[in-house]
Amino acid sequence: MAEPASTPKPTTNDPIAIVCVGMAGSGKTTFMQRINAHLHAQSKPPYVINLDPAVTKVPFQSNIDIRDSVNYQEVMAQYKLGPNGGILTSLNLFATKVDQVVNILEKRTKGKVAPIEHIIVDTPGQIEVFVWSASGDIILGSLASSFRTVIAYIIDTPRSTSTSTFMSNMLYACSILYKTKLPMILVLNKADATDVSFAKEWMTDFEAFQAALREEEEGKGEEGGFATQGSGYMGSLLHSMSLVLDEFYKHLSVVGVSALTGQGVDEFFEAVQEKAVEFEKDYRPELERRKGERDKLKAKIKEKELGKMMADMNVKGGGGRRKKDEAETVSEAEEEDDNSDEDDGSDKDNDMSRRYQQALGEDEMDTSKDMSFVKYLQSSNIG
Ligand SMILES: Nc1nc2c(ncn2[C@@H]2O[C@H](COP(=O)(O)OP(=O)(O)OP(=O)(O)O)[C@@H](O)[C@H]2O)c(=O)[nH]1
Repeated sequence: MAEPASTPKPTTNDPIAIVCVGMAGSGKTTFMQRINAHLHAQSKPPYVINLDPAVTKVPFQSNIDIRDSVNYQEVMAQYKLGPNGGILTSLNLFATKVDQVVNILEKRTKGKVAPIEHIIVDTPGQIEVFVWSASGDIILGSLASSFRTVIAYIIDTPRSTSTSTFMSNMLYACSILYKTKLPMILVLNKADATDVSFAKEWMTDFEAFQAALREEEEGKGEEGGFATQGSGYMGSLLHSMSLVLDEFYKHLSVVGVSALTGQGVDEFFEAVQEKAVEFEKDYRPELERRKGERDKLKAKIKEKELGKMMADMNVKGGGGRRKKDEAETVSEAEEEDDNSDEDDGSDKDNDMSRRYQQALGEDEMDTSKDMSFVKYLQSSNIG
Protein backbone atom coordinates (compact mmCIF):
# COMPACT_ATOMS: atom_id res chain seq x y z
CA MET A 1 0.00 0.00 0.00
CA ALA A 2 1.32 3.44 -0.89
CA GLU A 3 2.30 5.58 2.07
CA PRO A 4 0.47 8.87 2.55
CA ALA A 5 2.41 11.86 1.24
CA SER A 6 2.81 13.35 4.72
CA THR A 7 4.67 10.34 6.15
CA PRO A 8 8.21 11.47 6.98
CA LYS A 9 10.90 9.68 5.06
CA PRO A 10 12.69 7.08 7.19
CA THR A 11 16.12 8.48 7.84
CA THR A 12 17.31 6.02 10.46
CA ASN A 13 20.45 5.25 8.48
CA ASP A 14 21.51 8.88 8.38
CA PRO A 15 24.76 9.55 10.20
CA ILE A 16 24.66 10.81 13.75
CA ALA A 17 26.93 13.65 14.88
CA ILE A 18 28.05 13.32 18.51
CA VAL A 19 29.43 16.60 19.85
CA CYS A 20 31.47 16.14 23.04
CA VAL A 21 31.24 19.10 25.37
CA GLY A 22 32.62 19.31 28.89
CA MET A 23 34.70 21.32 31.31
CA ALA A 24 38.49 21.23 31.09
CA GLY A 25 39.77 17.99 32.55
CA SER A 26 36.40 16.22 32.49
CA GLY A 27 37.86 13.67 30.07
CA LYS A 28 36.48 14.75 26.67
CA THR A 29 39.58 13.83 24.73
CA THR A 30 39.96 10.48 26.51
CA PHE A 31 36.26 9.84 25.88
CA MET A 32 36.65 10.73 22.19
CA GLN A 33 39.54 8.30 21.98
CA ARG A 34 37.42 5.62 23.65
CA ILE A 35 34.37 5.94 21.41
CA ASN A 36 36.62 6.21 18.36
CA ALA A 37 38.33 2.93 19.32
CA HIS A 38 34.96 1.33 20.10
CA LEU A 39 33.56 2.18 16.66
CA HIS A 40 36.75 1.05 14.93
CA ALA A 41 36.49 -2.26 16.80
CA GLN A 42 32.98 -2.65 15.36
CA SER A 43 34.31 -1.92 11.88
CA LYS A 44 32.32 1.30 11.79
CA PRO A 45 35.06 3.93 11.76
CA PRO A 46 33.64 7.35 12.54
CA TYR A 47 34.48 10.67 10.93
CA VAL A 48 36.52 12.56 13.54
CA ILE A 49 36.58 16.34 13.94
CA ASN A 50 38.74 18.25 16.38
CA LEU A 51 37.50 21.76 17.14
CA ASP A 52 39.96 22.52 19.93
CA PRO A 53 42.56 24.84 18.39
CA ALA A 54 44.65 25.01 21.57
CA VAL A 55 45.17 21.30 22.15
CA THR A 56 48.81 20.34 21.69
CA LYS A 57 48.41 16.60 21.23
CA VAL A 58 45.38 14.62 20.11
CA PRO A 59 45.61 10.90 20.84
CA PHE A 60 43.49 9.94 17.81
CA GLN A 61 43.56 10.53 14.09
CA SER A 62 41.28 13.41 13.10
CA ASN A 63 39.75 13.67 9.63
CA ILE A 64 39.21 17.38 10.08
CA ASP A 65 41.30 19.32 12.55
CA ILE A 66 40.77 23.03 13.20
CA ARG A 67 44.54 23.26 13.74
CA ASP A 68 45.13 22.43 10.08
CA SER A 69 43.38 25.59 8.95
CA VAL A 70 43.95 27.96 11.90
CA ASN A 71 47.18 28.53 13.79
CA TYR A 72 46.06 29.32 17.33
CA GLN A 73 49.42 30.75 18.47
CA GLU A 74 49.60 33.00 15.44
CA VAL A 75 46.00 34.15 15.93
CA MET A 76 46.84 35.14 19.52
CA ALA A 77 49.97 37.02 18.45
CA GLN A 78 48.42 38.66 15.40
CA TYR A 79 45.28 39.89 17.14
CA LYS A 80 47.02 40.47 20.50
CA LEU A 81 44.66 38.12 22.32
CA GLY A 82 44.75 36.01 25.45
CA PRO A 83 44.13 32.23 25.42
CA ASN A 84 40.31 32.41 25.40
CA GLY A 85 40.21 35.23 22.85
CA GLY A 86 42.57 33.15 20.71
CA ILE A 87 40.25 30.14 20.87
CA LEU A 88 37.21 32.28 20.10
CA THR A 89 38.87 33.96 17.11
CA SER A 90 40.17 30.62 15.81
CA LEU A 91 36.62 29.24 16.02
CA ASN A 92 35.31 32.33 14.23
CA LEU A 93 37.80 31.81 11.43
CA PHE A 94 36.86 28.14 11.23
CA ALA A 95 33.15 29.00 11.20
CA THR A 96 33.66 30.86 7.92
CA LYS A 97 34.55 27.50 6.36
CA VAL A 98 31.82 25.45 7.96
CA ASP A 99 29.82 25.15 4.72
CA GLN A 100 32.79 23.52 3.04
CA VAL A 101 33.20 21.20 6.03
CA VAL A 102 29.52 20.18 5.91
CA ASN A 103 29.83 19.59 2.14
CA ILE A 104 32.78 17.29 2.74
CA LEU A 105 30.87 15.53 5.51
CA GLU A 106 27.80 15.07 3.33
CA LYS A 107 29.86 13.59 0.51
CA ARG A 108 31.89 11.41 2.80
CA THR A 109 29.04 10.10 4.93
CA LYS A 110 27.01 9.16 1.88
CA GLY A 111 29.96 7.43 0.23
CA LYS A 112 28.97 4.20 -1.46
CA VAL A 113 32.09 2.31 -0.44
CA ALA A 114 31.92 2.67 3.33
CA PRO A 115 29.22 5.06 4.47
CA ILE A 116 29.99 6.77 7.76
CA GLU A 117 27.49 6.23 10.57
CA HIS A 118 28.98 8.54 13.19
CA ILE A 119 30.66 11.92 13.17
CA ILE A 120 32.38 12.59 16.47
CA VAL A 121 33.40 16.10 17.44
CA ASP A 122 35.79 17.24 20.19
CA THR A 123 35.38 20.81 21.46
CA PRO A 124 37.48 23.19 23.58
CA GLY A 125 37.33 22.78 27.37
CA GLN A 126 36.31 26.44 27.59
CA ILE A 127 32.67 25.50 27.13
CA GLU A 128 31.37 29.04 27.09
CA VAL A 129 33.72 29.96 24.24
CA PHE A 130 32.13 27.26 22.12
CA VAL A 131 28.52 27.10 23.30
CA TRP A 132 27.94 30.81 23.87
CA SER A 133 29.70 32.17 20.80
CA ALA A 134 28.29 33.00 17.38
CA SER A 135 30.79 30.62 15.79
CA GLY A 136 29.69 27.75 18.06
CA ASP A 137 26.12 28.55 17.08
CA ILE A 138 26.98 28.49 13.38
CA ILE A 139 28.99 25.27 13.62
CA LEU A 140 26.33 23.43 15.65
CA GLY A 141 23.50 24.85 13.53
CA SER A 142 25.19 23.75 10.31
CA LEU A 143 25.83 20.26 11.66
CA ALA A 144 22.27 19.92 12.97
CA SER A 145 20.75 21.11 9.71
CA SER A 146 22.44 18.25 7.86
CA PHE A 147 22.77 15.46 10.42
CA ARG A 148 21.03 14.10 13.47
CA THR A 149 23.07 15.80 16.16
CA VAL A 150 23.43 14.86 19.80
CA ILE A 151 25.37 16.62 22.57
CA ALA A 152 27.39 14.42 24.92
CA TYR A 153 28.00 16.46 28.05
CA ILE A 154 30.98 14.92 29.85
CA ILE A 155 31.05 15.26 33.62
CA ASP A 156 34.00 14.66 35.91
CA THR A 157 32.04 12.50 38.39
CA PRO A 158 34.66 12.32 41.18
CA ARG A 159 34.62 16.13 41.26
CA SER A 160 30.82 16.34 41.43
CA THR A 161 30.14 14.45 44.62
CA SER A 162 29.14 17.49 46.69
CA THR A 163 25.64 18.85 46.17
CA SER A 164 26.92 22.31 45.22
CA THR A 165 29.43 21.18 42.53
CA PHE A 166 26.88 18.68 41.25
CA MET A 167 24.27 21.41 41.07
CA SER A 168 26.69 23.80 39.31
CA ASN A 169 27.46 21.14 36.74
CA MET A 170 23.76 20.43 36.19
CA LEU A 171 23.02 24.13 35.75
CA TYR A 172 25.77 24.29 33.18
CA ALA A 173 24.32 21.28 31.38
CA CYS A 174 20.89 22.90 31.54
CA SER A 175 22.22 26.13 30.02
CA ILE A 176 23.86 24.15 27.18
CA LEU A 177 20.61 22.30 26.48
CA TYR A 178 18.74 25.59 26.52
CA LYS A 179 21.29 27.28 24.25
CA THR A 180 21.85 24.52 21.70
CA LYS A 181 18.32 23.10 21.76
CA LEU A 182 19.78 19.71 20.85
CA PRO A 183 19.18 16.37 22.56
CA MET A 184 21.69 15.73 25.32
CA ILE A 185 23.31 12.74 26.95
CA LEU A 186 24.87 13.25 30.34
CA VAL A 187 28.06 11.21 30.46
CA LEU A 188 29.08 10.61 34.08
CA ASN A 189 32.72 9.95 33.31
CA LYS A 190 35.47 8.37 35.42
CA ALA A 191 33.05 5.72 36.68
CA ASP A 192 36.09 3.56 37.42
CA ALA A 193 37.16 6.05 40.09
CA THR A 194 33.75 6.92 41.60
CA ASP A 195 30.52 4.97 41.62
CA VAL A 196 28.05 7.10 39.62
CA SER A 197 24.92 5.73 41.35
CA PHE A 198 24.80 8.69 43.77
CA ALA A 199 24.39 11.11 40.83
CA LYS A 200 21.73 8.97 39.16
CA GLU A 201 19.87 8.80 42.45
CA TRP A 202 20.03 12.56 42.95
CA MET A 203 18.59 13.00 39.48
CA THR A 204 15.72 10.62 39.91
CA ASP A 205 14.91 10.90 43.59
CA PHE A 206 14.31 14.44 44.77
CA GLU A 207 14.18 13.30 48.40
CA ALA A 208 17.63 11.71 48.13
CA PHE A 209 19.12 14.99 46.92
CA GLN A 210 17.38 16.90 49.71
CA ALA A 211 18.77 14.42 52.26
CA ALA A 212 22.30 14.93 50.87
CA LEU A 213 21.74 18.68 51.06
CA ARG A 214 20.68 18.45 54.71
CA GLU A 215 23.68 16.29 55.46
CA GLU A 216 26.02 18.86 53.96
CA GLU A 217 24.25 21.66 55.78
CA GLU A 218 25.04 19.90 58.99
CA GLY A 219 28.67 19.69 57.94
CA LYS A 220 28.69 15.93 57.47
CA GLY A 221 28.91 15.91 53.70
CA GLU A 222 31.79 15.53 51.29
CA GLU A 223 34.69 17.94 50.90
CA GLY A 224 35.83 17.33 54.48
CA GLY A 225 32.72 18.75 56.05
CA PHE A 226 33.31 22.11 54.37
CA ALA A 227 29.70 23.13 54.82
CA THR A 228 29.47 25.88 52.21
CA GLN A 229 25.78 25.16 51.85
CA GLY A 230 25.24 25.64 55.58
CA SER A 231 23.98 29.19 55.33
CA GLY A 232 20.23 29.54 55.07
CA TYR A 233 20.50 31.43 51.80
CA MET A 234 22.61 28.79 50.02
CA GLY A 235 20.48 26.00 51.40
CA SER A 236 17.22 27.47 50.18
CA LEU A 237 18.76 28.43 46.81
CA LEU A 238 19.97 24.86 46.23
CA HIS A 239 16.59 23.58 47.36
CA SER A 240 14.72 25.77 44.84
CA MET A 241 17.15 24.98 42.05
CA SER A 242 16.81 21.27 42.60
CA LEU A 243 13.05 21.69 42.13
CA VAL A 244 13.62 23.47 38.83
CA LEU A 245 16.19 20.96 37.63
CA ASP A 246 13.84 18.09 38.36
CA GLU A 247 12.00 18.93 35.12
CA PHE A 248 15.26 19.31 33.18
CA TYR A 249 16.46 15.83 34.22
CA LYS A 250 13.45 14.30 32.47
CA HIS A 251 14.86 15.42 29.12
CA LEU A 252 18.23 13.76 29.56
CA SER A 253 19.73 10.35 29.08
CA VAL A 254 22.26 9.61 31.81
CA VAL A 255 25.04 7.05 31.48
CA GLY A 256 27.95 6.15 33.71
CA VAL A 257 31.10 5.69 31.64
CA SER A 258 34.80 5.20 32.14
CA ALA A 259 36.68 6.64 29.21
CA LEU A 260 39.74 4.97 30.67
CA THR A 261 38.45 1.38 30.91
CA GLY A 262 35.60 1.43 28.40
CA GLN A 263 32.95 0.63 31.01
CA GLY A 264 29.49 1.86 29.96
CA VAL A 265 30.39 2.64 26.34
CA ASP A 266 27.76 0.23 24.95
CA GLU A 267 25.15 1.91 27.12
CA PHE A 268 26.33 5.27 25.79
CA PHE A 269 25.72 4.18 22.19
CA GLU A 270 22.26 2.92 23.11
CA ALA A 271 21.55 6.39 24.49
CA VAL A 272 22.90 7.91 21.26
CA GLN A 273 20.39 5.88 19.22
CA GLU A 274 17.58 6.91 21.53
CA LYS A 275 18.50 10.59 21.29
CA ALA A 276 18.91 10.36 17.51
CA VAL A 277 15.32 9.14 17.26
CA GLU A 278 14.29 12.01 19.54
CA PHE A 279 16.17 14.44 17.29
CA GLU A 280 14.25 13.13 14.32
CA LYS A 281 10.91 13.31 16.09
CA ASP A 282 11.13 16.51 18.13
CA TYR A 283 14.16 18.56 17.19
CA ARG A 284 14.26 18.31 13.40
CA PRO A 285 10.71 19.69 12.93
CA GLU A 286 11.55 22.54 15.30
CA LEU A 287 14.83 23.25 13.46
CA GLU A 288 12.99 23.22 10.15
CA ARG A 289 10.30 25.49 11.53
CA ARG A 290 12.96 27.96 12.70
CA LYS A 291 14.81 27.68 9.37
CA GLY A 292 11.53 28.29 7.52
CA GLU A 293 10.92 31.40 9.60
CA ARG A 294 14.44 32.66 8.95
CA ASP A 295 14.07 32.03 5.20
CA LYS A 296 10.71 33.80 5.13
CA LEU A 297 12.20 36.79 6.96
CA LYS A 298 15.16 36.87 4.58
CA ALA A 299 12.83 36.72 1.56
CA LYS A 300 10.72 39.53 3.01
CA ILE A 301 13.76 41.73 3.59
CA LYS A 302 15.02 40.99 0.09
CA GLU A 303 11.67 41.83 -1.44
CA LYS A 304 11.51 45.06 0.53
CA GLU A 305 15.02 46.04 -0.55
CA LEU A 306 14.19 45.26 -4.15
CA GLY A 307 11.01 47.25 -3.87
CA LYS A 308 13.04 50.20 -2.63
CA MET A 309 15.55 49.74 -5.39
CA MET A 310 12.79 49.65 -7.99
CA ALA A 311 11.32 52.85 -6.57
CA ASP A 312 14.75 54.50 -6.64
CA MET A 313 15.28 53.48 -10.23
CA ASN A 314 11.79 54.74 -10.98
CA VAL A 315 11.27 52.06 -13.57
CA LYS A 316 7.65 53.00 -14.21
CA GLY A 317 8.43 56.69 -14.52
CA GLY A 318 6.43 57.79 -11.48
CA GLY A 319 6.95 58.57 -7.78
CA GLY A 320 10.37 58.62 -6.07
CA ARG A 321 12.21 61.22 -8.13
CA ARG A 322 12.40 64.93 -7.62
CA LYS A 323 9.75 66.64 -9.71
CA LYS A 324 11.15 67.18 -13.15
CA ASP A 325 10.33 70.88 -13.23
CA GLU A 326 12.12 71.75 -10.05
CA ALA A 327 15.53 73.07 -11.02
CA GLU A 328 17.97 73.25 -8.17
CA THR A 329 20.59 75.53 -9.70
CA VAL A 330 20.54 78.50 -12.06
CA SER A 331 22.40 76.58 -14.76
CA GLU A 332 19.93 73.73 -14.46
CA ALA A 333 17.08 76.19 -14.86
CA GLU A 334 18.71 77.67 -17.96
CA GLU A 335 19.32 74.26 -19.42
CA GLU A 336 15.73 73.30 -18.83
CA ASP A 337 14.58 76.42 -20.59
CA ASP A 338 16.76 75.56 -23.56
CA ASN A 339 15.39 72.04 -23.76
CA SER A 340 11.82 72.78 -22.84
CA ASP A 341 10.56 72.64 -26.40
CA GLU A 342 12.02 69.30 -27.32
CA ASP A 343 12.22 67.40 -24.02
CA ASP A 344 10.01 67.54 -20.97
CA GLY A 345 12.11 65.06 -18.95
CA SER A 346 9.74 62.12 -19.17
CA ASP A 347 11.66 60.84 -22.19
CA LYS A 348 14.50 59.90 -19.88
CA ASP A 349 12.14 57.80 -17.79
CA ASN A 350 10.64 56.22 -20.84
CA ASP A 351 14.07 55.53 -22.18
CA MET A 352 14.99 53.76 -19.00
CA SER A 353 11.77 51.76 -19.08
CA ARG A 354 12.48 50.81 -22.67
CA ARG A 355 15.92 49.57 -21.74
CA TYR A 356 14.54 47.42 -18.94
CA GLN A 357 11.88 46.10 -21.27
CA GLN A 358 14.55 45.21 -23.78
CA ALA A 359 16.66 43.57 -21.12
CA LEU A 360 13.69 41.45 -20.16
CA GLY A 361 12.56 40.90 -23.71
CA GLU A 362 9.10 42.18 -22.84
CA ASP A 363 6.77 44.42 -24.73
CA GLU A 364 4.76 45.92 -21.98
CA MET A 365 5.63 47.46 -18.66
CA ASP A 366 2.70 47.03 -16.28
CA THR A 367 2.74 46.18 -12.58
CA SER A 368 2.68 42.43 -13.09
CA LYS A 369 5.71 42.72 -15.32
CA ASP A 370 7.47 44.69 -12.56
CA MET A 371 7.13 41.58 -10.43
CA SER A 372 8.86 39.48 -13.07
CA PHE A 373 11.66 42.00 -13.09
CA VAL A 374 11.96 41.53 -9.34
CA LYS A 375 12.10 37.82 -9.96
CA TYR A 376 14.69 38.40 -12.64
CA LEU A 377 16.81 40.34 -10.19
CA GLN A 378 16.34 37.65 -7.58
CA SER A 379 17.25 34.86 -9.94
CA SER A 380 20.31 36.82 -11.06
CA ASN A 381 21.31 37.25 -7.42
CA ILE A 382 21.38 40.99 -7.75
CA GLY A 383 20.82 42.94 -4.57
N1 LIG B 1 40.19 7.59 36.26
C1 LIG B 1 39.85 8.13 35.10
N2 LIG B 1 40.52 9.18 34.60
C2 LIG B 1 40.14 9.70 33.42
C3 LIG B 1 39.04 9.20 32.71
N3 LIG B 1 38.89 9.93 31.58
C4 LIG B 1 39.86 10.86 31.61
N4 LIG B 1 40.61 10.73 32.71
C5 LIG B 1 41.78 11.54 33.08
O1 LIG B 1 41.34 12.88 33.26
C6 LIG B 1 42.38 13.77 32.82
C7 LIG B 1 41.80 14.75 31.80
O2 LIG B 1 41.43 14.01 30.65
P1 LIG B 1 41.32 14.69 29.20
O3 LIG B 1 40.74 13.66 28.30
O4 LIG B 1 42.59 15.32 28.81
O5 LIG B 1 40.27 15.80 29.53
P2 LIG B 1 39.70 16.97 28.57
O6 LIG B 1 38.31 17.21 29.00
O7 LIG B 1 39.92 16.63 27.16
O8 LIG B 1 40.61 18.17 29.00
P3 LIG B 1 40.88 19.53 28.16
O9 LIG B 1 41.60 19.09 26.90
O10 LIG B 1 41.71 20.33 29.08
O11 LIG B 1 39.57 20.15 27.87
C8 LIG B 1 43.50 12.91 32.27
O12 LIG B 1 44.47 12.74 33.26
C9 LIG B 1 42.81 11.58 31.99
O13 LIG B 1 43.69 10.48 32.10
C10 LIG B 1 38.33 8.07 33.26
O14 LIG B 1 37.36 7.55 32.71
N5 LIG B 1 38.79 7.59 34.45
